[in-house]
Amino acid sequence: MTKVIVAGATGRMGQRICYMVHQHPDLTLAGAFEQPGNPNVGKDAGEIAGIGNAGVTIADSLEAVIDQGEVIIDFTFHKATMEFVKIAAKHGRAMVIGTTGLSAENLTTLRDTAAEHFPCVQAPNMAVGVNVLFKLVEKAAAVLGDAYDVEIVEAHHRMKKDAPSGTALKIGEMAAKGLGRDLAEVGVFERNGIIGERTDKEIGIQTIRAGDIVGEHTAYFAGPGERIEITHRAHSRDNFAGGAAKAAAWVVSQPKGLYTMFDVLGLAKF
Ligand SMILES: NC(=O)c1ccc[n+]([C@@H]2O[C@H](COP(=O)([O-])OP(=O)(O)OC[C@H]3O[C@@H](n4cnc5c(N)ncnc54)[C@H](O)[C@@H]3O)[C@@H](O)[C@H]2O)c1
Ligand SMILES: O=C(O)C1=N[C@H](C(=O)O)CCC1
Repeated sequence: MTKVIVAGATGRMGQRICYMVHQHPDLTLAGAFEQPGNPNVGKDAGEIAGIGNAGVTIADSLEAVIDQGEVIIDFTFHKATMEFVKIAAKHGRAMVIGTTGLSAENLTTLRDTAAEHFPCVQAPNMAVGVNVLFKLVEKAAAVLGDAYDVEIVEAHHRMKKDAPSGTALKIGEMAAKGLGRDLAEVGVFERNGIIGERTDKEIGIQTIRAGDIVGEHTAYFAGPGERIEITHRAHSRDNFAGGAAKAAAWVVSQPKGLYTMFDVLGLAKF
């Protein structure tokens, strides 16, 4: 059994991850922590996640539980994540990182640190369906080419802190890859006022924040007289959490380095 430590164990994702780790035949929930001051510190992680007493007390730091597990699953906040990366490197622990909002600089640091110290799966979305959508978008963009405008719309709950979603950015990157463009050059993230006609090469990414929407993404390919829409809708957080558990079971036996869900799910070849 692989021993798992869950970061941010009482968050929206943290609770479902505790549940999915508990359900997984090859994983055991061995440690859990929250940020200092969280009212659930000192309580049992299983009780908070609704799976009954797991015998895992929620600590107030990663250092307090690092010796209890082999892999850390992190769905917290980008600044915290980069601190956990340093601690995981020091102790040689594997990581699964689902936290979004990591900057390009953060990702470079993560790649370099993982290459030297630990195996790590990092992905903005761990649902199987979304990772298939990434591949579909790349292929559709490559086949349709410049004649079809690419636009991406994402919708999430009102509590989400980062925008656009990490998933929408990745969809944009996959479309840009299929079209031989660079999202950093052609991404358009807001439109307001007299902005003039759309340019041929831009890729628009628009954000909706409302209510308790779990997560929806649509990639539009709009051409003359027709359009294709490729949509993913998450019905709950369990596909994300289940993907994270799958990644944790997979990553512990990998060589040091940075991996994605394409590696975990065997989608890299498609
Ligand atoms: N990759 C995916 O599949 C996927 C899916 C859903 C959400 N996410 C991402 O996961 C992250 C969390 O989302 P959420 O909806 O669960 O948020 P949330 O706010 O409900 O949960 C985050 C938890 O992390 C805790 N936390 C913050 N800083 C901490 C620290 N220093 N130490 C310990 N715990 C700390 C918070 O107290 C909170 O409980 C976001 O970045 C979100 O975009 C990714
Ligand atoms: O609820 C969130 O927050 C989500 N974040 C991820 C993102 O930013 O892409 C994945 C979907 C849910």
